[in-house]
Amino acid sequence: MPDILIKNTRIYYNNSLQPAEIIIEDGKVTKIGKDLRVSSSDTIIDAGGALTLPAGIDVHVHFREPGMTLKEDWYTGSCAAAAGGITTVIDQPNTVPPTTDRRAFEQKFKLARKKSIVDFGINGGVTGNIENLKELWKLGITAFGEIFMAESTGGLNINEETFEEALAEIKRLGAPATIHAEDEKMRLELEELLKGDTSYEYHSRVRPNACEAIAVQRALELVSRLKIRAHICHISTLEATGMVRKEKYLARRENKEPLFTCEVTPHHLFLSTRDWERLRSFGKMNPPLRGSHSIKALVNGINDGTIDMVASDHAPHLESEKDVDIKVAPSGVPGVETLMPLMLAAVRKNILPLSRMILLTSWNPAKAFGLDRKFKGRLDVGFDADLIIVNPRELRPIKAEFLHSKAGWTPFEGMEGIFPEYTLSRGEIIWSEESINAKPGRGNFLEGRGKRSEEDEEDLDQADESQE
Ligand SMILES: NC(=O)N[C@@H](CC(=O)O)C(=O)O
Ligand SMILES: [Zn+2]
Ligand SMILES: [Zn+2]
Repeated sequence: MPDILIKNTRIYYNNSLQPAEIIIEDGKVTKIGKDLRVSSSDTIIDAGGALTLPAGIDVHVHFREPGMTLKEDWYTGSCAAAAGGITTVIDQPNTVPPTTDRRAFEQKFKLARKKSIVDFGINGGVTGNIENLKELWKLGITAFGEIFMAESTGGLNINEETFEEALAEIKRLGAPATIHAEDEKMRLELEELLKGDTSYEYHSRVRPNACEAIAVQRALELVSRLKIRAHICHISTLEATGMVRKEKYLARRENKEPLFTCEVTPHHLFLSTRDWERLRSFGKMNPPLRGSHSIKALVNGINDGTIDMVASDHAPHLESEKDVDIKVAPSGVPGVETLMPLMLAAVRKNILPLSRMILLTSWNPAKAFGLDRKFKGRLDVGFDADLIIVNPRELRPIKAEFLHSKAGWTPFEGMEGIFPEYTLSRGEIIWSEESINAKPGRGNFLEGRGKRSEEDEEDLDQADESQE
């Protein structure tokens, strides 16, 4: 007996939108077809002609727990994800304590396991902790990073030497590295030069396009020299997009798959330096708001395959923390709940085709972080039924009062989004009729490729020994 039948829906399948019915059993999509015969089923969802799409995978969130639960915790963060159509998140390591050793990992893992309503991965932090990286990888972190090349929330930035050492160790482990690419030296020099600048735009000037470009170039050089799997977080400039495009093109010309991927955030796609006046210190994030040329380049980048995925960099801070002088305010904006709505609205406005939007928010992030092997990221038979049902005509203004993050505000206030009517995670309806319907702790941990059973472990140790 099927658990769920979704009928009267349209899906994007075999390169076109088509009417379909979907059967879900034991959390997986088991049939896609027309006029599927079911004798009985637990639940029938009549989508009323709305679209069923893969739910989003957000590979860059800061859920702030442990240590900063006034800003967010695993329950509120994951509810925000679910309500926004995201059923898998990867959490970043700049919590308190930072996720840089076994203890900190286990502490975060237990909290997430107990509270998250969506599936999750946990990234491992990279500071001076080179000796801990192997252990973190084996505990099942998804990737290393974001590795901070420059100062950002949490102060986990490392110098160039440590960065190289860390990448060398990550290469030995065969793990992916994710990189926050901004140049710390340039930032520090500009901070000194622009001391007298008290405007909000200061924050865009102290981390200009070149500040990102220098770091992205350096990271890409190291990645190609070391031949490691890498991912550049939140690229935001014309320059970085150009470099990524060039490197990927050159790799493909030699018939090689590029070794790296990159992401863009909705705030870099849909906000700009023109928003400083409206947002004031609420517009402060790293990398900062950019000008219109960069935004055009990013839009081209999501359309032509240069940019692999959209991730929110959900970085909640409280209104009281943000509503202060630009130099004092913490960097970061919430965004996990508005990612899918903004991208769906962008499709509606012909900024990108639906087919690209689906790749950018589900299949590409799944592939890049090995979640395809967990049957995530596609609406297809055999895959987890991580799905959203959306009515593409239902544009509505984004309002903080309806969002679930503890942040309590959004930089996208008043902008249009298309919100999901239903969110299903492994076949469970966790969001419908504007409300969350899921138990804390239902979210699964999606362990990374480094996690091994104890038996494998012994085999490996023996192999290590025989090599010595
Ligand atoms: N993006 C931000 O401005 N802040 C992030 C950290 C980060 O991604 O740099 C945060 O954790 O607050
Ligand atoms: Zn970052
Ligand atoms: Zn981040």
